[in-house]
Amino acid sequence: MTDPLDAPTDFTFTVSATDGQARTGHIAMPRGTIRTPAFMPVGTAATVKAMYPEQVRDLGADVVLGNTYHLMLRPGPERMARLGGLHRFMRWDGPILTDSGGFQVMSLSALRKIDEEGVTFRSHIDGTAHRMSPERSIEIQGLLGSDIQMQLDECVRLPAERAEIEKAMRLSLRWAERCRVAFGEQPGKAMFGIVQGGDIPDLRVESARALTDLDLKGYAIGGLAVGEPQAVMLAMIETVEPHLPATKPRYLMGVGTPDDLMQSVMRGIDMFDCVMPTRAGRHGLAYTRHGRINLRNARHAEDTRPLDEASACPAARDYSRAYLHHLVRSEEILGMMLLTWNNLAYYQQLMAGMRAAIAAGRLADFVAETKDGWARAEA
Ligand SMILES: O=c1nc[nH]c2cc3[nH]c(NCCN4CCCCC4)nc3cc12
Repeated sequence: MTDPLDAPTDFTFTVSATDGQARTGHIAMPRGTIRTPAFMPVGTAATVKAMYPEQVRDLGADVVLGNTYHLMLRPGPERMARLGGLHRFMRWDGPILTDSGGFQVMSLSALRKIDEEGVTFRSHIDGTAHRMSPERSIEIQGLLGSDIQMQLDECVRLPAERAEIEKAMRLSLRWAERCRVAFGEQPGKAMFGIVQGGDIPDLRVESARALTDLDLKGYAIGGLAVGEPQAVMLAMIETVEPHLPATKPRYLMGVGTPDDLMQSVMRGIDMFDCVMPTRAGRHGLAYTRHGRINLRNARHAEDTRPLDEASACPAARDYSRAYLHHLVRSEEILGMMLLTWNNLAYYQQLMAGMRAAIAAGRLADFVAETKDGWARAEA
């Protein structure tokens, strides 16, 4: 942690090197510095599932993601504030970015509807009715103590008709303005806008330009990783990128696999979040420099090798595949813990490798070497 006397008082993004469209740098904030490109482990219900916060920090994560939707339902924003906020609650002293809740409402709750005022929905936990306006979403994120707050938006699942995508994109722009007013001036914190527009280039450009005019501290690209092929996702990044300010961070929401991360960093993305490494770990799947390894598979039953003897992560280096296979087949809690730890460590090693490669002007080589390692995966 930086000395409190010279901790930054505001939110400043610095690009220290570029390699093609790719950038590496850092976001300095009062609670800590975020090295970019950055991967944010998902901490949905005030925990990165199956991990101690100290482990998450030690494997190289500078920032974690929290979900407004889950935390507003349980334990509740006012209760969280009474308990000292999300950082103290979950013992994470670095920056926290919170999603605004709209996406989770649409993907998790029943009986929901969207109108100009906001979203109305029933809790997936106990069926109670809730309303969330752009203003309430920002208020909740403030009560949680979030450092980077996302605007409330409407994300349309793909494929969808132009009319539906256009309507949601325009509503999200109006909500971005309302969130900017509700957020006001909070030195050391940031509110990011979210670019929408589905898979329609002209709507994506209109959204990016209108959000840029709001002069926000950062820009997310939303409405992707919602069922479209990777090629469509990458095409939308290429469409939007030239219309976002180069001096502000770009955050691609909900993405993704290691290949998604590399392809998106090459196209100018600085921040990511995804449940993939943690969820896959709980289901017995390991991400390694040899590619994906499904530890449920019987071929690992007597394999005494670790996942990766060269890894700095004990979960990858010190346990045999045979043992991990046994834990996964036995549905032992330690299996989930070790594979989650391995996967998050691999994701952070990948981000650190990309940051160094961009600084050295060799990102294309790094990507090729990484994919080579996956291809050479052992039998
Ligand atoms: O447009 C969005 N606005 C606010 N939050 C979002 C979150 C998102 N998460 C995703 N995709 C999540 C994909 N993920 C991949 C691993 C398995 C579970 C689903 N797209 C998103 C778009 C948005």
